[in-house]
Amino acid sequence: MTRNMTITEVRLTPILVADPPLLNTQGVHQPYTPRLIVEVVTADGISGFGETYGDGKYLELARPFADRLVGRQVTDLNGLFTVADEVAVDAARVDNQVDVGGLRGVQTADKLRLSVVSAFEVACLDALGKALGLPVHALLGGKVRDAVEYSAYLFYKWADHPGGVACEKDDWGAAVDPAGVVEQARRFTERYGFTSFKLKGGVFPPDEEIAAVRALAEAFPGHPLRLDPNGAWSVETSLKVADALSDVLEYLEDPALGTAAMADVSLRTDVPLATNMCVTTFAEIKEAFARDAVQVVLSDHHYWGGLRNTQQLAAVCRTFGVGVSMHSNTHLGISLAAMTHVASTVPDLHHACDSHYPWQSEDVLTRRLAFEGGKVAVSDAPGLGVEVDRARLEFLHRRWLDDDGSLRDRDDAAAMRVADPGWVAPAVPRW
Ligand SMILES: O=C([O-])C(=O)C[C@H](O)[C@@H](O)C(=O)[O-]
Ligand SMILES: [Mg+2]
Repeated sequence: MTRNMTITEVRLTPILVADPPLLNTQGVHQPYTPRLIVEVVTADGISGFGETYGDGKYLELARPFADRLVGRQVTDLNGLFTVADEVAVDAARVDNQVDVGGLRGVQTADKLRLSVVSAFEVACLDALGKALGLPVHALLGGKVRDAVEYSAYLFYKWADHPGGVACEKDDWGAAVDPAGVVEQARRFTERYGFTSFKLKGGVFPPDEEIAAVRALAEAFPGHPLRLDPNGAWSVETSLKVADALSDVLEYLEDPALGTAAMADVSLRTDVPLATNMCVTTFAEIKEAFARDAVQVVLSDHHYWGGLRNTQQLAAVCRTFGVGVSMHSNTHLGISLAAMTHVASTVPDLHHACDSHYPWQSEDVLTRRLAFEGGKVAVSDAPGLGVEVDRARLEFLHRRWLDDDGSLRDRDDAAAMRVADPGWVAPAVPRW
């Protein structure tokens, strides 16, 4: 049977999804956060889906990129990078500074392009898999495990969004002290069976966060624990925290900002350091590895440029004896499926991956993905193995259309100003 895998249509659907009031060093999550859902349609009428960041700068790039894809083959994954290079990035969107709002490292034109390419790569793989009757993991060379382990992503959190803003109510309650963090962790284990825990730090003074991790260690003895203040600490503070928690930490994630500071910390502690901030592009690998600044890289297919680039990153890490795991930013089920497929193909995945998915009460799928025993089963169904609920997608898109623009770009500091009008995102190191 001959198939026609020519892309005949590309649909871009920006949406706003409910997000609880999760705290980080920049501020607090907005009540709704933007995502972009990408759909490629082939001449045979097969649809493939991907998702990525939905902020304006990604949308502006995704539109001309999508226009260039019509007439190309879904098999032409390498060509996606060539097409991306042809799309101009507005320099004002890329200031070569750390992307503070997104807490995901340096911002460059290439990284912005890769963050868009990744959604289309996933969509093409989904369409290709559906056309061939093969799961995405098979297109990536095949799974080496049947389920992928995730960690409980704990956040300091308010019970409600501040100031009576429109929002969806969540049932997690507040967590602003060690007891609240432990309670949240218990609920994560009850609901999803997670056995390792990551606490998003950089919110309270380090001693309070040390106390929270100690409380977790007491409540869950022997379980892997991580703390991630997103570079909020000085080298000396990082060392103090590493020393105080050295017996219970699986790793410390981005305690200090940048490769130089991380290398300084790494030199003076035996606690492994992980990052999703100082190694976020292939160009950043050489210096970081040469200086032994990090022992674990948290990959993220969104900004590394897709699932195949993630495999390449894993191969580089393996070559240099650096561990690999997976970073997450607020995402929906399409991305969780993509993360699970690629993670299932990575041989040396020794750390549970991060996922925000449990925090997202809304999705665009007909059936949510499930965590069992802290793991997501790797689907063997064609493509990603998920089905998009078009009515739901339309509903969340309507919310985006109805927004006056204030929520279309994630801005945790602006969301914090609703509660605290004088708030500015703290300079780093904060402590
Ligand atoms: O590991 C990380 O740094 C993240 O997950 C970054 C995110 O932006 C996180 O801080 C958040 O959702 O607030
Ligand atoms: Mg991190």
